[in-house]
Amino acid sequence: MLRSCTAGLRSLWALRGRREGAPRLSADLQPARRLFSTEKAVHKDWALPNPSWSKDLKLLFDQFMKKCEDGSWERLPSCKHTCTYKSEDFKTYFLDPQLVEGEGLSQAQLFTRGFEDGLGFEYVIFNNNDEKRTVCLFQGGPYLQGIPGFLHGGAIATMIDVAFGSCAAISGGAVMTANLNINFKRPVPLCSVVVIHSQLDKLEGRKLFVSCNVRSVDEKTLYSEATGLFIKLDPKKSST
Ligand SMILES: CCCCCCCCCCCCCC(=O)SCCNC(=O)CCNC(=O)[C@H](O)C(C)(C)COP(=O)(O)OP(=O)(O)OC[C@H]1O[C@@H](n2cnc3c(N)ncnc32)[C@H](O)[C@@H]1OP(=O)(O)O
Repeated sequence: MLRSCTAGLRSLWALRGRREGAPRLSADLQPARRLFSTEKAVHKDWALPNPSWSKDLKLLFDQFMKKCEDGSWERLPSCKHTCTYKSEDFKTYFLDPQLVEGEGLSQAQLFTRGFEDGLGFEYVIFNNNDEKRTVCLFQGGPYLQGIPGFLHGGAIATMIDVAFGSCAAISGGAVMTANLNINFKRPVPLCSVVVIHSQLDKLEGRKLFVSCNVRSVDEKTLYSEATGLFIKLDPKKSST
């Protein structure tokens, strides 16, 4: 367990290090690193404030950036285009080349980053490695409406999946969602900010068990609770 946690963390450090000029990773850690990075070009980091961010979101962002100063927390960068589908490494998981080299995939981008500023998913994720938990600050824009005035449940599920995915990938490297269970307790007002607190509860072989709660900024409202199971991909198996 310790080895896989360290590998996952080092994959994140590697991305940060690449920006800051730190040494390159050893070959055995390259695959996990690539899932979080772009191989050929350095793309914009979307997990940073833009003019659409509300006062609440900016305030929370600043508070967490402050927590990053002593190294206990770190902000996870987020790119729109990953090399995931084109990387040689991912082919070890998806053995059918057509699935990773199809023409449509040249336009592939991360679902949650495919909206204009402020219209869809605005979020940033912070990681506390010692405590094996992440905090996702999320502002859901007007294009994510479900019931009038409120966020679509699928948008909340998506954001929970991303928060869980990041939490699990830090410890597990290349992981996929196997199971997601969500209890929606209160509707989330459109354009409000919510905080998703995720936790890695257990690592059992290739299985990573995670849980989270989604709360209002003042923490008084519990919007949702969820649990998830992520499976660390086995390079010896095809996922397709
Ligand atoms: C993700 C990293 C990205 C980094 C960027 C981060 C930001 C973006 C984040 C975005 C995030 C977005 C993320 C996404 O959108 S991921 C997209 C949505 N997820 C999928 O499409 C996954 C589809 N499923 C699969 O491909 C396979 O089933 C996987 C790979 C998951 C496992 O198939 P594999 O052949 O490898 O494993 P196995 O079958 O031998 O099972 C192994 C063990 O696990 C247990 N098990 C399996 N399933 C379940 C289940 N449902 N409940 C309970 N247990 C389950 C199983 O019993 C066994 O246990 P045991 O017998 O050993 O005890």
